[in-house]
Amino acid sequence: MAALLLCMDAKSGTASVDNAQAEAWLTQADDAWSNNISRFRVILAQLQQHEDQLTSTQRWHFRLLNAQLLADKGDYAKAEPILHDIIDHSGDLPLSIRAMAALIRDKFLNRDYVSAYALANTLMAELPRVDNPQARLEGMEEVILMLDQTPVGQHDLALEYARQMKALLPSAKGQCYANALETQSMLYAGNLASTSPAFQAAIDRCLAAGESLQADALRLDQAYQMVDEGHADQAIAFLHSIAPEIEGTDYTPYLASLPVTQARAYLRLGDAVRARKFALDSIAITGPNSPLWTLQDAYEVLYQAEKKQGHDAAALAYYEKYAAQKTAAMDNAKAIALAYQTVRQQVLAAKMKAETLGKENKILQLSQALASQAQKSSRLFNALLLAVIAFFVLAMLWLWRSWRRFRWMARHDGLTRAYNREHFFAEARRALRQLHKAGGDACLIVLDLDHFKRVNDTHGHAAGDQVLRSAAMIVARELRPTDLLGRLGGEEFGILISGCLRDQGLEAANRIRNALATTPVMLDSQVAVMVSASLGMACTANSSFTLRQLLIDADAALYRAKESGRNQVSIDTSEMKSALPS
Ligand SMILES: Nc1nc2c(ncn2[C@@H]2O[C@H](COP(=O)(O)OP(=O)(O)OP(=O)(O)O)[C@@H](O)[C@H]2O)c(=O)[nH]1
Repeated sequence: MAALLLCMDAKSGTASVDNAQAEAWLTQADDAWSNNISRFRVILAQLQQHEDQLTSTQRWHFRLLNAQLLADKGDYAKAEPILHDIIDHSGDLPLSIRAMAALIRDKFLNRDYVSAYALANTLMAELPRVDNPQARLEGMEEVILMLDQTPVGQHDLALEYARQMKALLPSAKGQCYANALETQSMLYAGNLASTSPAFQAAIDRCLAAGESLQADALRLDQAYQMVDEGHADQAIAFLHSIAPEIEGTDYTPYLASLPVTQARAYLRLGDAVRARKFALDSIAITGPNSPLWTLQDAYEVLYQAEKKQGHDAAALAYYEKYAAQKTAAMDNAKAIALAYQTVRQQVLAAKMKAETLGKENKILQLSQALASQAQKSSRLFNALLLAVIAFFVLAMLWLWRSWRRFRWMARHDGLTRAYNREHFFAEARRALRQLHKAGGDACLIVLDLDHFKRVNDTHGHAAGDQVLRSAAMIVARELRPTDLLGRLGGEEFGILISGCLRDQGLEAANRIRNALATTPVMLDSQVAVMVSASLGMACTANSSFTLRQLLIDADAALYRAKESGRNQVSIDTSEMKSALPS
């Protein structure tokens, strides 16, 4: 099928590859990487030939597979920069997650545990955003494996993640990995017997999914557990049956695990010779300085076997190697625990900082809201205060103006706007008192319109009112500001001319009379009415400063003016009276 999709490039003579084929190769490589490393290498070589025809994303994917291969071969120096480049620049989240998983594995194997845990933390934060099953699988697998190796009781968390993985990855491969990790987490937590059906179920799932490497890992774990449980002969038979399969994997950790587990089983059975042989086989596979746990087990078996055979010197030599491995393993465990706690503290500190910042931000927002509320309240209060002040000012103004209007109304005659009788008398009395004190003089005139009844009768009462108003205005025009004018009643007015003797008073009275007699009053009906008035005058020089006396004398003079034919001024001629002002 693949061959059908290939066609020859006319220029270069190499086969060209279409997009779908490249994608298919990349997917096949992803599958082969976990269970068929030689096939993985073949696919990678094919992709290498057509690298220039890959899309940008496919090229990043291809680079990831190359980095995984390099790391698998132990060439971390070349693998890590590629993985960092993918995380920083690919812009593809699933590929970044897979690169992170590969980096975690590398960092852990190279004992850079702090970086491994820090990366795992980032990966777990990003993982919920990823749907890609391969990225989920590789990401979760690394995190779970790491938690299982964390010597501070993280097996429960690993188990929880493995169970989440089962729900998230329904594919056969996903189920194989999730069940394998679940089984291993239970085993490392000490909660799984070698005879548990879960073991066999997990192995069967991986075999069905074609994931033989995972199945082999589970089988080796199962055999190791059998030995621990005291079923050494059973373990030997089981390991014997799976040996060809394990040896076919060409995978060092498994190749070393098989003989060391056999060695432990034979030692249990008391067969020191076979135990020694298998232990040495395991060391030969890994080399004497391997970081694998198998080395510690192998030296322990050798020490026990030599001791059993009475080879004390050899036993001591192996014991020293075993002790060195054990110390290294313990140091390693301590380093892992320390790294785990360090990253945990860093994560907690970052979280607390974020929370503190969040709280500070909230407090700031609250205080800002409070300040703006206070500002609003203060603005509202000020506006309210201003409104209250404005209301009071307007109310005071209105009251003052009302008071002034009422006062004016109380003192004036509404028709003629001259003083009313009471106020005229009060003002006249006050003026007379002052003049008397100051040694001044005054004349009081009583003015009465002539035949006013006729005006009313001829032109109507309203016209009479109009004539009254006009007459008052004509009189007022002839007076000084210090003089007083009041309506005494009907068509009769009182006038007090201050600071004058009889002659000046007479002059003023005649001027008034003349003005009235010569000024026509225009009615609304456009009819001009001529009115005249008779004036009686009395002065302080003769009548004293007593208002009552002045009024009597002026009235008497008025009477005479009327009697003498009206439209004239009559003056009081009586003898000087000596009464005080009242
Ligand atoms: N239109 C009007 N008429 C008024 C008012 N007060 C008094 N009168 C009238 O003024 C007239 C006064 O008439 P009289 O007392 O007989 O005096 P007279 O007609 O002026 O005649 P002599 O004073 O003798 O010249 C009456 O008809 C009153 O009704 C007023 O406020 N308006």
